[in-house]
Amino acid sequence: TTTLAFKFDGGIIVSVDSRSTMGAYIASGTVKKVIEINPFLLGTMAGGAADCSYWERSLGMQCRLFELRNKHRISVASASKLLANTMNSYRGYGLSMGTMITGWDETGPQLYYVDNDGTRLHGRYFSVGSGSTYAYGVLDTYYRPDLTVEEAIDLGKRAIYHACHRDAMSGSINNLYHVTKDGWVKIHAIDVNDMHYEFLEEKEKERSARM
Ligand SMILES: CC1=C(C(=O)N[C@H](C)C(=O)N[C@@H](Cc2c[nH]c3ccccc23)C(=O)N[C@@H](CC2CCCCC2)C(=O)[C@H](C)CO)Cc2ccccc21
Repeated sequence: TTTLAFKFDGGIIVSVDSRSTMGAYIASGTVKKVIEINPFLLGTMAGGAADCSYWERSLGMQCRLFELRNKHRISVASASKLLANTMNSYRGYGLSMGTMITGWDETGPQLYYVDNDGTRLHGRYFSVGSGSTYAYGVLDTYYRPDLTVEEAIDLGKRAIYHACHRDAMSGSINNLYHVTKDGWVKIHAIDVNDMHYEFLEEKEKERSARM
């Protein structure tokens, strides 16, 4: 799995792959690793498939109950704390979850990393999963807070492409979301193999332009 999310002046980009594995076997190429908790909150999933899908759905229920009891949407900080508390209460049970909780609340765009150790980090960008080292290579090189929306979408797309190209546990489709003050919008679902040929053509054109 390769998942990433980053804040920038135009909001937040969330970009993930869609492969599920069982050892060397590819269990699925069409899993959703982004859970739409509500129109302003997204969660990403890496690690145990059942653990992630169960506990992030549970988080969605807790967020809805918060809204009904308090008559306002839950903050990103609180939603991520609820998930971290769940993971802490199950410490030692063998949960395997590397997640990001991100969205737009009254304090603006927020992004948290939460994992089964109970680690909860607030930050500007993260990448989680077996392919995250490749994605960080791209993000650390090209991330800027002042990216335009078009550049940010392209960065989220390319970082997942390079991770899927090199990491056997990542692949298939890149799902990309853009979060603004009006909530999240799903931008695209692109097969990373199609991206391979698109980028190859782009390189050819650049090379022949230099000749
Ligand atoms: C797709 C699926 C399941 C599945 O694929 N299970 C396998 C065993 C699984 O969990 N695969 C993990 C990797 C893994 C296998 N055994 C483990 C034991 C501990 C921790 C991880 C694993 C996976 O694909 N993980 C993905 C993220 C998942 C994909 C499915 C959606 C939720 C996120 C990744 O992190 C990458 C592929 C790298 O592992 C189980 C399940 C229950 C209910 C509904 C759907 C599923």
